[in-house]
Amino acid sequence: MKIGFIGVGNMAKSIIAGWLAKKTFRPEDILVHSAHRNNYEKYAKETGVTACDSNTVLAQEADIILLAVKPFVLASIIDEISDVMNENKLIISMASGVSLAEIESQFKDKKIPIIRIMPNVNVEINEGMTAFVRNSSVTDIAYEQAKSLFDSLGRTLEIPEKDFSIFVALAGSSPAYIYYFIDAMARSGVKYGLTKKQATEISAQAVLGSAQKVLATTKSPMDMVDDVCSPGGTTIAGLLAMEEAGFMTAVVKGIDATVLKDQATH
Ligand SMILES: NC(=O)C1=CN([C@@H]2O[C@H](COP(=O)(O)OP(=O)(O)OC[C@H]3O[C@@H](n4cnc5c(N)ncnc54)[C@H](O)[C@@H]3O)[C@@H](O)[C@H]2O)C=CC1
Ligand SMILES: O=C(O)[C@@H]1CCC=N1
Repeated sequence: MKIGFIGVGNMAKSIIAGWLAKKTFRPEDILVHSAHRNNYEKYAKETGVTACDSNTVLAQEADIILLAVKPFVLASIIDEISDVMNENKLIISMASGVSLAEIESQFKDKKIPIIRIMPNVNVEINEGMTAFVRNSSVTDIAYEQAKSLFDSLGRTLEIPEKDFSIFVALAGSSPAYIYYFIDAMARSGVKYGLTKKQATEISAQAVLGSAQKVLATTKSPMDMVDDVCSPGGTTIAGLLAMEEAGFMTAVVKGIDATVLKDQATH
């Protein structure tokens, strides 16, 4: 089976790295094409994946075509590849805010199997979180096969399409927010004399361990907060100061803005 990426930016490279690490595909069975020949040809040489001369050639040769371009170029790409598409090929779109119905309508009368996903960059280290939804032309077999490809990249979840905007906020975009939190912690460490490297390692390991503990327990995160806050201790002092600065409100406002932006793409 050959899988082709139209667009070889941050997200495509993260997915490809995850699959190459897990040997899900042989490098030569991964096809790539993007707007910048120098970039994708160099990338193909470095990784062993196959560079295609055009989006159309890629769509002709691949069984699964992953659309890994920014949402605003999706329509022109579908226009380009539509003639070589048929019901035996599968489209997977990761464009935020672009619905299955919008993609279907761009293929006009053709009944193309389409899966919409929302991955995150952590697929690169096989710790991703990817949402799935499909149109009615995708068979159960094709769907399970596509899902299993992403199972090798971390966790997957089938959700109704209406929930994609909140999923973007909580998983697609949130790595940026969590990196930002880690950086803020690390800067505080630097303020108190640690090197940035030390402080970043300490902060990132604290986030990693905390996330693993949340996933491993049935306790609510808030109960876990209480477990760390000793009466009259350091943690409650820090937590209350963070709340005074609007920690919870800042996070919720950030998620609201992400959801609104995703919805505005429709
Ligand atoms: N970056 C992220 O963390 C995530 C991104 N996404 C989605 O993935 C998609 C790609 O995002 P990024 O990889 O971050 O973007 P990017 O800007 O890093 O990459 C976009 C790629 O599209 C290529 N491209 C542009 N016009 C083209 C054309 N006409 N034909 C072929 N290739 C073309 C560019 O050359 C580039 O390789 C977006 O729709 C985004 O919403 C989804 C989840 C997470
Ligand atoms: O910022 C964006 O629009 C994309 C979608 C999710 C992560 N990056």
